[in-house]
Amino acid sequence: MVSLQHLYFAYNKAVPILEDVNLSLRPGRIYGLLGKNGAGKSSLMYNICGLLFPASGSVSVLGHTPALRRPAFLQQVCLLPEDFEMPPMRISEYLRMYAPFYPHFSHEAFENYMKVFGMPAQQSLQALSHGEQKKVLISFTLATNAKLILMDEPTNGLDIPSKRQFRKVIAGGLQEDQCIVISTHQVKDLDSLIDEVLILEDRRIILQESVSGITEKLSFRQVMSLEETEMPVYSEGSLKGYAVVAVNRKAEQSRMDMEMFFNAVMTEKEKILSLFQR
Ligand SMILES: Nc1ncnc2c1ncn2[C@@H]1O[C@H](COP(=O)(O)OP(=O)(O)OP(=O)(O)O)[C@@H](O)[C@H]1O
Repeated sequence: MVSLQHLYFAYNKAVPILEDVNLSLRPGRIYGLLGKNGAGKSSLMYNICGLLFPASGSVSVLGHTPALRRPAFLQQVCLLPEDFEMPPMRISEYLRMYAPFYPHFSHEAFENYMKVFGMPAQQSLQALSHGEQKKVLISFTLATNAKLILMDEPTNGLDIPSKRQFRKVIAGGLQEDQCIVISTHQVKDLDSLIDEVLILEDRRIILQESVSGITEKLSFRQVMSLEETEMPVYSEGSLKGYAVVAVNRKAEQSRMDMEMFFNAVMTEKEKILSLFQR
């Protein structure tokens, strides 16, 4: 569905942002794009949807070159940006104006998502708080039924109940021919949703791995003492002892803690990446 080969991107030639990025994304999956502030997550997403253009390398999305921004491409891709400003109009007018860009837009699904968020469907956008506007945009983005949905920090600005509602709408919203990429720092909000993790660091994707592939190689445990753990790779002290990421030598089953995993990769990059080299 998405194939990036040797992608280079810079806002200013002297400061490369993405260098030799290679990536392949499949339908039916939810990808979590993780990286530190300024790693280039938004820039990568904007290259994928054709709002920014690579200096070199190729980007192919659903058989299209995004930079050409052909209507047949645009109607299959929807980006939820991190920052946005809503036009001064009612929700119904917004739908009348923007839904026709997406031939598979479902008004019924939009209303259902809005209901899950506890949002009234008839409102002036300007009368809503920023978090409420975001709920409208999330509902709109999912209701487009676009084949590729890119969400940049979707849970920023949402309160705690809304984050739960967000998980609910995403979990119920993905169809087999769709792919969702979610860029986030707030990994705790999303770790139950994500099928595959992408880590952007040092201007490239240093790791692409499914959650099941990660838990096959690593175990995530809570222990009282570090001596209880064989081959710990990374640990964090907690009130209940230690949260530990260890090499999974005994094929233990554990639930992945995405925040621990991200911190482990950032702190013990070489050790962890060596486990996933193919
Ligand atoms: N319009 C721009 N012009 C010049 N540099 C930019 C521009 N937008 C972003 N940058 C720079 O590109 C780098 C990557 O930014 P980007 O927003 O893609 O990172 P990010 O991983 O999404 O960051 P964050 O997690 O903080 O949102 C940063 O160093 C940023 O300062």
